[in-house]
Amino acid sequence: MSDPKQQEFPDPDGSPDIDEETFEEEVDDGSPQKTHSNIVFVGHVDSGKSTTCGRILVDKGVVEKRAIGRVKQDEDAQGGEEFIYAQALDELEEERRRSKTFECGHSMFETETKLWNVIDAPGHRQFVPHMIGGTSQAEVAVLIISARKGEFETGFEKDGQTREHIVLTKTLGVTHLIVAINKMDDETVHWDQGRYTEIKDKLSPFLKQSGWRPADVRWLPISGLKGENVLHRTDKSPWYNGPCLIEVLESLTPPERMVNAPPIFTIQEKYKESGDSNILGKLEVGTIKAGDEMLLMPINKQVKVKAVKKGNRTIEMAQPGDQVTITLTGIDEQEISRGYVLCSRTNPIHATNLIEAQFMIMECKSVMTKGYEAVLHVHAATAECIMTQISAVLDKQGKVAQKNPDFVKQGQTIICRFKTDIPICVEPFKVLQPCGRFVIRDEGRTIGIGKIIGISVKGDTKASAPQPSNAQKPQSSPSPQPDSNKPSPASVSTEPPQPKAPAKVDDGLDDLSNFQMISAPKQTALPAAIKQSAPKQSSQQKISIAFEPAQTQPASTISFTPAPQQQSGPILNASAKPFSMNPTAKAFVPFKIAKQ
Ligand SMILES: Nc1nc2c(ncn2[C@@H]2O[C@H](COP(=O)(O)OP(=O)(O)OP(=O)(O)O)[C@@H](O)[C@H]2O)c(=O)[nH]1
Repeated sequence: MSDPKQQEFPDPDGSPDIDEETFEEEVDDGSPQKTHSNIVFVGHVDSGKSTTCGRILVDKGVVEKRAIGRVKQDEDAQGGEEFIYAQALDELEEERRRSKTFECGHSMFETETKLWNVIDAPGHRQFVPHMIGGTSQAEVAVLIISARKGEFETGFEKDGQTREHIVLTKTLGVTHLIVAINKMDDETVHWDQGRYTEIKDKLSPFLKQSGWRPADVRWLPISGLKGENVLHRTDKSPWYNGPCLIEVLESLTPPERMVNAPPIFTIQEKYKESGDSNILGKLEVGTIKAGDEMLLMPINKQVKVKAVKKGNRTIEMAQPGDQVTITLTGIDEQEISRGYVLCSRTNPIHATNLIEAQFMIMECKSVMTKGYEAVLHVHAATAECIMTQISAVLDKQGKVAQKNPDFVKQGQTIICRFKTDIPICVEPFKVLQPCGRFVIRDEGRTIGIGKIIGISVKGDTKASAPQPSNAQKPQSSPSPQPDSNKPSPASVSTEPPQPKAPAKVDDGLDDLSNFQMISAPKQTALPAAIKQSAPKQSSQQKISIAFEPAQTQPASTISFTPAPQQQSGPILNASAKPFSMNPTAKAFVPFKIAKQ
């Protein structure tokens, strides 16, 4: 049943006076065992992402009373209720900018057993790189689809963002997708079951094709604007008897968290405050606490953790999956870039310029040849890249169909190498999934998706001795300075719209004989979930590229076959001391926010 109260904008004076700090205190006091999950809202421009996010945050009382009041005052001038919720979110974003928190937009709300970190990803094509950064931090995605006549069609057509966002959610490690068919209240829709079914029927095959298993996708009709089927069920759709959005969220199983692995913290943003260097990002595996002595890669710089904060509150220890701010000593903020990784000194992540990959070409106007240049996105890092070698084309069964092809084209899955203009922190997908899956984009479009099967040891900064910390004397970094115009992990906010300059590679495409590729070592002790998803290597065996834990792993329509043994250098084994997961890694233990 719909709750009429939910359809009115909360009275500023009557609304619960809960700001973020109070909210977190309440979490601290009342529900210390809540699991932390990250949720991203994606979808075509104007589908209603901000409105739906805003509705949740307003109805949950997360938006500050002061912010609501200001928005409400503007209501008449701005055009009425429809602007309120999206503006409420904008207000939070302004708050975040002022308080120097996440660029992509992060807010929090809670359900009965979970604490949700909300990431509102921009829908416009121009901002897909931001969307990639935001989505790579999330385990759950809500795909907002507008049911309004014409809008669904525009978003799902070739130039709309719906297809790209579906592919990216799957590629970037999201484990649950909720498809919320929005604007069901619109006058062109009137909660019509036929329109809902039509959209579902059109989207379903593409979701499957993109690797989404029906079991991991939930569907529901909503009105983000009216709050119907968002926090409360509605009676407007008697043909839909399922749960509302919040109930769906509450029912999802959190992903397994690798607590005992060496820590890997991917950096989204950095800022300076009171002389301290702060980094914001996601702890992918392991734990981090104040006092930890760590390494910043790829610059190989020794740093020390001064404090760990979630929102504005200091916490004792960051757990896997946490979005946190870490204050570092021993480094100047200017030395840090987006896409860098904070990791263990004894078991650091690799940094390299050359990867070998299983790569699926999803969009390519004509043909692709050796020397193809594009932009590579891996976790929060971005680098210009050039395809230096194409060693095989695979057939639909995943077998090698052609060796050393002269060219490849759309729809093909290939084994190839990419060389980047700057070192990137990566690991083979089998070793560390969040740092082993990548997206290739070119001229504002997603060209393909891939997983890393080997990394080069040439240019691997892990091989050199760590640089001692020295905040007073910033040393030269292998990456461009943050202010540089060149794309760098920090400076790239969108891909260069203009024709790209030639990728800055330092040697010929064929001169790769001195590279040594590290593949996932046979003896690497993988956590159970990863082990299950890593079938035995055999040239005939099919490996699914569905980027998800093994328990949700069926044969997927997107699949790769292991690389044929054609690497130009020897494949190194465990003696190369690559990053490895702790075999005793176990499930996530809910954290408790420390009291200040
Ligand atoms: N009728 C109706 N209109 C809605 C609903 N949700 C959003 N809208 C309207 O759709 C328009 C776009 O909403 P936004 O929330 O700004 O869309 P968005 O997806 O965040 O847009 P971008 O961030 O630009 O991609 C606004 O005019 C909203 O009022 C809904 O459930 N019903």
